[in-house]
Amino acid sequence: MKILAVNPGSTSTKLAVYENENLLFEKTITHHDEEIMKLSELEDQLPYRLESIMEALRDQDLNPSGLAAVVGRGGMLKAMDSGTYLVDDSMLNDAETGKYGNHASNLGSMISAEIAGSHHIPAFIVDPVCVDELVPEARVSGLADIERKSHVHALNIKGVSRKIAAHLGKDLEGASFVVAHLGGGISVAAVRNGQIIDVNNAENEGPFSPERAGGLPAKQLVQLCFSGKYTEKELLLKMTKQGGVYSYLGTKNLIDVESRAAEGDSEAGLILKAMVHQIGKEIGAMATVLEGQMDGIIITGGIAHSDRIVGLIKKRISFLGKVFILPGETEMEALATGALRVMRGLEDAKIY
Ligand SMILES: Nc1ncnc2c1ncn2[C@@H]1O[C@H](COP(=O)(O)OP(=O)(O)O)[C@@H](O)[C@H]1O
Ligand SMILES: CCCC(=O)OP(=O)(O)O
Repeated sequence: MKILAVNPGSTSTKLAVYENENLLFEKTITHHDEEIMKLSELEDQLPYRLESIMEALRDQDLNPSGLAAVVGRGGMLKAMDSGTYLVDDSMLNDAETGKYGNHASNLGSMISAEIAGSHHIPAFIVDPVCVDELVPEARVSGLADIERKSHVHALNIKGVSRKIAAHLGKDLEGASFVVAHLGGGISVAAVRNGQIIDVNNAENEGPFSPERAGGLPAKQLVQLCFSGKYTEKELLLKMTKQGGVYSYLGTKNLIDVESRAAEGDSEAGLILKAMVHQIGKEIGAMATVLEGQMDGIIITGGIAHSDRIVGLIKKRISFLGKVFILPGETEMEALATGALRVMRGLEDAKIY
């Protein structure tokens, strides 16, 4: 059974074709800033990204008519349980209109539906960024007007948790971890018996990341909002796409930042140290959410490729338990296996 997995990110579209669990072909299509910036609305990006995918399939002589299903990374939709969901009109409507937020992964359902629709096969999403398994006490922000929301790298966090649980001879449902996904955005999650019971909202809480500001001092943020310096849209963009490491050093590339620090750039050294400091604090916080009852700490995402950064984080957190390092992400595999579980009848597809 052939499955096409599609993972649209802010600057790339990843695609992979699996024959059952076996990867046949994988490609990352990088979209240059100028191309994507011209198409600021997700809806406008759809034909462009779709054509890039079809071209990549043609280059490999992979005919979509041989596919059994298409599966995409799910986006900002209503808060939902973890699992594999059938893409339907109501989901597509929410993804297209950005009713619950605009994120590149909204395109996952839209692209999957387009390809699947023309070949009369099902389209799915798996563990979208709006998976919400927070315990009630984690929803309370401290101000009655504001409820905390779960916006999280759920697909990779579930994927790596499942992997390490299997390595320990356990099911996901019987394993607990603190998982730190360290990518362009950062999620540090408390996973109890397979459920993400608390997490910093990866858009606007917790550690700063290569492109996001993370949690900011609230009073100064309010003052900045009313300073007249930025419109609401500008400030939100600044916090989520031009914040964090980028706002201090003008780059989101941590390989470059590490080189700069190694060459004696003290500002680069300080920002790296500060990011590690904040990540360590968040891991400690999530360990307390689990009351220390966990099988270990998993560090994953692109930044986990850096031995130096991982070493600095480990120095701060190793006293909490065993640390597992899984650099990169398992998202394409997690998408394909999520669709396969449903196609094989091992799980029912959830309805949005
Ligand atoms: N070997 C490496 N050393 C340090 N940082 C790295 C390395 N490889 C990737 N990164 C950093 O990881 C981040 C991207 O992580 P990734 O998980 O691919 O993010 P996303 O999927 O959110 O775009 C970037 O800041 C990139 O510079
Ligand atoms: C919105 C939560 C998930 C997330 O931040 O994903 P990206 O890092 O891919 O933008």
